[in-house]
Amino acid sequence: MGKDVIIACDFNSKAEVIAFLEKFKDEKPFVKIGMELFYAEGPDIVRTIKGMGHKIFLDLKLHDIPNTVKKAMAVLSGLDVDMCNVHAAGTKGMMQAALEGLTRADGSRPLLIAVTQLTSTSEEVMQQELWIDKPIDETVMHYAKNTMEAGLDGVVCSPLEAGKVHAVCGEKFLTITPGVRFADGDVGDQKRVTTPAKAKELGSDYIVVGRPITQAADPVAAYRRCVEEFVG
Ligand SMILES: O=C(O)c1cc(=O)[nH]c(=O)n1[C@@H]1O[C@H](COP(=O)(O)O)[C@@H](O)[C@H]1O
Repeated sequence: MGKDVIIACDFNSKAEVIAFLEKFKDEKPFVKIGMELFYAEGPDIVRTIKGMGHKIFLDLKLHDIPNTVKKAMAVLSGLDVDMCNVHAAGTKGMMQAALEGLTRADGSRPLLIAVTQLTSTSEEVMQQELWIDKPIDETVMHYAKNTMEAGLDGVVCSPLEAGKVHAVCGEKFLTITPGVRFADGDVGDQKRVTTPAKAKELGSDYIVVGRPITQAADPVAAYRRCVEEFVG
């Protein structure tokens, strides 16, 4: 898979997400299904969107004891998604268990990535509230190294950290980066943000973009603007 824009389809019903995706006549965007849509509609929504020809990042951010995560991943491995994720804070043991659970009998599996520090978390909150007494960049790099050592394919981080993650973990280690806004757009609850063009410059492999596309007056035009800036 090459550089791509993943649309975070944070809707709470099948009707809404299908109506949204049907606006795209000339392209088949890579779709992220997150907790809101999955909890509302269940696994069938994954099959439906896959059946429409979209690649799928199933973003359920698993974080639990290794055995529970392994068994949950074994269930998700039957869904034919392209990418799914866990929290790196669950430990290397949990990430390895996730990988084992996700790997099918024939050895195939979706890409598995780990969230480092959520892009909605500022360094100040991480240090003062979560009691992680380090600079946020160092924390993200440390979690990325743990993720690589556990054998996963990459991390979710801010585009601002993508270049450093590649420097530490290598160019092939994937950086999937939410926290993307147009230069003239609202930041909302995100804290560690940048533009699609800057994300490209910093070396992100995939940008994840939700509201700047889903809430745009013309979502297809907003998607194309992301692709133009990020993929070129
Ligand atoms: O794992 C994620 O996808 C994720 C990790 C993270 O650190 N930050 C983050 O925003 N996300 C997701 O990326 C999407 C960003 O959406 P917007 O802020 O609307 O562009 C949401 O669906 C989040 O759940």
